[in-house]
Amino acid sequence: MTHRAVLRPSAGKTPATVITGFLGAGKTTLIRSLLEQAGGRRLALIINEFGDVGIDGEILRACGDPTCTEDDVIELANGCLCCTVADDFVPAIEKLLSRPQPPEHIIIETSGLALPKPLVQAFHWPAIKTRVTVDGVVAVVDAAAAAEGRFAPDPTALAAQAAEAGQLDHETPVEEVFEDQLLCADLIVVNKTDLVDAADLAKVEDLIRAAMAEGGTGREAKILRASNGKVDPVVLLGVGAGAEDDLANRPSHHDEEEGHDHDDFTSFVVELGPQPDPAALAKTLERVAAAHGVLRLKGFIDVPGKPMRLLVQGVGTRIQTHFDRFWKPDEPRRSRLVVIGETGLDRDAVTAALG
Ligand SMILES: Nc1nc2c(ncn2[C@@H]2O[C@H](COP(=O)(O)OP(=O)(O)OP(=O)(O)O)[C@@H](O)[C@H]2O)c(=O)[nH]1
Repeated sequence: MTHRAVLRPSAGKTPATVITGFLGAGKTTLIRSLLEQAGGRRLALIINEFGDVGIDGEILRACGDPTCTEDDVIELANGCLCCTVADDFVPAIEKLLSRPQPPEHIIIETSGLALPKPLVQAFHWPAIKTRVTVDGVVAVVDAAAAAEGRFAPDPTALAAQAAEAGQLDHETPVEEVFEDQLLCADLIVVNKTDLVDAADLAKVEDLIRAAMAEGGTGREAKILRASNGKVDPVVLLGVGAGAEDDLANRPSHHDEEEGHDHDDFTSFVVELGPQPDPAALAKTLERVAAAHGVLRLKGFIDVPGKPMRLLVQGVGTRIQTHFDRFWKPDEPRRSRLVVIGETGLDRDAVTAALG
């Protein structure tokens, strides 16, 4: 008797995982943890950031992980992936696939402000359609920020309102992006569980389920909990969704618009000069972020007398700093921070307050 193998549509295709999640949720941290647990599997990364200076690629390269060489990280700086599909994204995928040792899995980190659905749609482009499949879309959620009501006015009220009315009045730009990312996801990683108690964690998971129900995905959210992005790579990279063929179940605000604009958010770079006192700098950043509603701050700082550069990470008003690697001999010791906020963020005032 002959046995004929049944080929699934995704058979033979390189799997890709799209990692989405709002600014500062922990996407880069999660990818770094994945790299540490890669176990020899060849992973390649495509990173897209909002803002002119790529920080995430720098952070990942600085991790010193042997599975993550310069060639394995492709940065598509500044811009909305879905608007630059032909020019940037598809060629980046083709370049990876044509390498002598092509990756076994491609991981794509979207910017924290990206709507992921148009990116998943891009996998229908003829040049890559037959060669790559979206194994899964993973949305990372900052549990602390969600519990504080940063993505919906009040999580409990939101859940009750959604259950009763099935509809909600919309919606700030931040809420819109957050919801879009959830609605496209196969897997939701509730990250930063170390920063919340059990009651807040339950509240956040209710909020996620309510947003999914209200958005009309018709799918159950698969929710995992994590701290510092630590998730079993087998689960994360083995979803098997073929998401590009399941777009109808992933409603998006992008569907409602003719194209979409990028006017809701803004970003700029502030040059600070050397900073002798990291603790004082962190206090200043916290104050400025609170006063001006800064959503995200990140960059590297020159601390005179220190051989290493200081990585600064701000998510809302939560500021973290640590020395991440030695300055290279030929590298200018600059202090630069990328600042991201909603449109209207007062660039001059923020620059003056930090400068
Ligand atoms: N306490 C705590 N901090 C975390 C956790 N995960 C990430 N962080 C911190 O949160 C900050 C942002 O993390 P990133 O991984 O850079 O977030 P991101 O989603 O890649 O950020 P963008 O690319 O700017 O949108 C960093 O300071 C991380 O160290 C966590 O589980 N717990």
